[in-house]
Amino acid sequence: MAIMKWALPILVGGALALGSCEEMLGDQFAGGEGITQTMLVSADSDSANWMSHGRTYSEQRFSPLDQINVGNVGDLGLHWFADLDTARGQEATPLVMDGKLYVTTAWSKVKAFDAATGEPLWDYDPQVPGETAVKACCDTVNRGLAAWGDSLFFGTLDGRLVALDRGTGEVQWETLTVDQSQSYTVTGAPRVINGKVIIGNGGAEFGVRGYVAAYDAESGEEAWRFYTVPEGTENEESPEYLQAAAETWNTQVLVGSDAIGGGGTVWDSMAYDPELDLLYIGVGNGSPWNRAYRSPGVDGTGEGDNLYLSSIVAIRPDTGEYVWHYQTTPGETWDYTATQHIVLADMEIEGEQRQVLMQAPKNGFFYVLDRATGEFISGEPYTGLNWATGIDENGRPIENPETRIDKTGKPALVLPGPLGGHNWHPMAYHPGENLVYIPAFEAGWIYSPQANWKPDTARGFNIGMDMAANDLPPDLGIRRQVEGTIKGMLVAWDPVAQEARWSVEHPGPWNGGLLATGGGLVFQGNQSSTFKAYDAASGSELWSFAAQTGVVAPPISYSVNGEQYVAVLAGWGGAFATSTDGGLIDKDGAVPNISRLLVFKLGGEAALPEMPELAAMPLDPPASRASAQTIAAGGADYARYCAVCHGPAAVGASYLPDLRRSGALGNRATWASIVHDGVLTANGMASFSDSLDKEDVEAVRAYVIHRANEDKALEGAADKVARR
Ligand SMILES: O=C(O)c1cc(C(=O)O)c2c(n1)C(=O)C(=O)c1cc(C(=O)O)[nH]c1-2
Ligand SMILES: [Ca+2]
Repeated sequence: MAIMKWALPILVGGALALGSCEEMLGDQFAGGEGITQTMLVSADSDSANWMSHGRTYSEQRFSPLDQINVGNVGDLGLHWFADLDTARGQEATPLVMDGKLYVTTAWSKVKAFDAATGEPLWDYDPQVPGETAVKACCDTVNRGLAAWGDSLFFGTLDGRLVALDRGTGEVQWETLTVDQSQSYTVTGAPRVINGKVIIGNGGAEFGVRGYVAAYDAESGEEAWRFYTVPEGTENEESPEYLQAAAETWNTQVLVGSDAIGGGGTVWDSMAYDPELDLLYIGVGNGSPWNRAYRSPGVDGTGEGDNLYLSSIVAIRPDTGEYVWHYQTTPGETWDYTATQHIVLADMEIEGEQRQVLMQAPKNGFFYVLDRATGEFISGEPYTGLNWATGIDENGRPIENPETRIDKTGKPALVLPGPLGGHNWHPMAYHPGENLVYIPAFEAGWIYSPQANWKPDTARGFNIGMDMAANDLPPDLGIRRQVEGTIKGMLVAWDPVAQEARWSVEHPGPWNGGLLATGGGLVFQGNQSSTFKAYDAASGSELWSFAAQTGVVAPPISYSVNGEQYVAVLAGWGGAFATSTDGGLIDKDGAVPNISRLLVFKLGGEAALPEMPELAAMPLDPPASRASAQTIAAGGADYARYCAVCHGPAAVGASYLPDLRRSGALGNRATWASIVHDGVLTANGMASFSDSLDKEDVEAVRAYVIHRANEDKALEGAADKVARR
């Protein structure tokens, strides 16, 4: 096993290391006016700036800038960089306006820089309580900001929507968008349409009921709220779309004391068509995943499509009124969200000019829909999958019955797994090539229905699956075999032909979001700690930069005083990093997190500091003395309550504590003070006393000691294999 623990310097207080400095360059916006609806609608013609999450309302992530191009990208160099004061997943898209760059980081912090020189202007920390981390399925990430007038808006992990003065970083208003007694989190970027700030939330792994809401940009007052799943108490006075949804569920499960919220969280994607005046939202998975528990039929197995899970829904941004929906995965039971990036474009299909909406959701199919009506145009697999054999002419998947675990009650190895064939990492669309670039991957999972499952809304995942089913045995041969089935791809997808024009393979699955440019380039960072440029037409690699850290965030491009820049947040994290067996991540060498903002230009001459020394700590656990029964009980609780952050089978990932090496492992009282009493709450390790008593907590310790001893026996051999 490749068991390395990284000792990285974590900078506090916004400490910055800067590359070169240049003189402050002038304003791009005449008169310094604020962001208006006209500016956002015509954002495509304003190539200097990047004013909203996907650059334009169509979310194409295409920059028309061409100063950096196929011919000269070899001269691209680092111009400035800024070290960040957090070392968790960095997923945000920066915004650029007025020669200034604004970005969010892990823990929902915001920073402003001079976009040309890197001079820090202000920063803002919303002081998210550390224990909020226990409500986040997939790391303490934040994906970005929205701009309107002189304000910037962003969501905090603990569910607040904050308006800041763009010039000073001062808070203008702050409003709570969720019920904090439940496991809601906000990780996605807001969007602004006509003075309304629209934001969703996450938490479907825990048991929440999903919705998206709009707030007045001036006052912060809530304008409307659109729930994506029924409450279970619908009657003829309820909104029609929710009455229709209730028909597709066993709504008894949604009400009562043991009820859980059904899921359908809108935790990432949105897009807007100003001509049709339609806001498109991507809706997430069911809660619990296992439909047999979420919506049982008379025979106790899963029943019903469960609208609007795994759907794209079109709504009116002014009122939140429902217009149409398309469900990608009816009766979802595999965490197949349709929250993945939505891209709008116009193109000719079978001789007809179509206004389309495109998405590569987790379920592995690339969808082209008519965005005016929601009509299904086409759908083909962009990655390996086995849960369906295709999509019929009505746009309904043709399922493989063996993978319908809520019907069979039996475990099945399903592809894609819960992280999907594509996750939140944004795609990019190149209008000249008519190609969509997809950061895709292949990683299957064993979905094993949990017998006698009961929800626990206090702590831990509520998915109705046995989370230990994917634990890898302490056998290097098997580990390497499983590793061999996991890979990443950058796929250049032709949405008309519905096939790949080219693709590039990556060793790891969890790679960066994308940017396409008018210079004929596609930029992407990756799990292997590099940031690269490819020829948009052919996929040839043209440039590569050693980033010293895994890169998952999407790059942007902008210009200041006529000079083009490319910027990207670097820093490893997100769902694969926290929830996946560290042994599998190690396939490509353990991935460090050195969180930084990197900015490049032609001839840039800044250099990163030396790569820090990464210290390996050998495993040194106490002897395992507990009974097999105690270890098994501890293992079951570990899988449900601990594994998503500390790694399946206690094999820690790269940056959250690897419990096999914990200093508390040898001491019963210290262990209980952390896991039961919550002494490390402020660091993000909340108390589990509502779910686990002291005896349970001690059994978890016995399990981790047992696992550490098993892996110690492998250690010598593992080092050689994993460092290859
Ligand atoms: O169901 C949800 O509410 C929810 C929320 C989030 C999130 O907010 O980050 C993710 C997911 N699900 C999810 O399924 C998933 O794969 C995922 C990956 C990530 C990430 O940031 O790496 N977040 C999320
Ligand atoms: Ca989810």
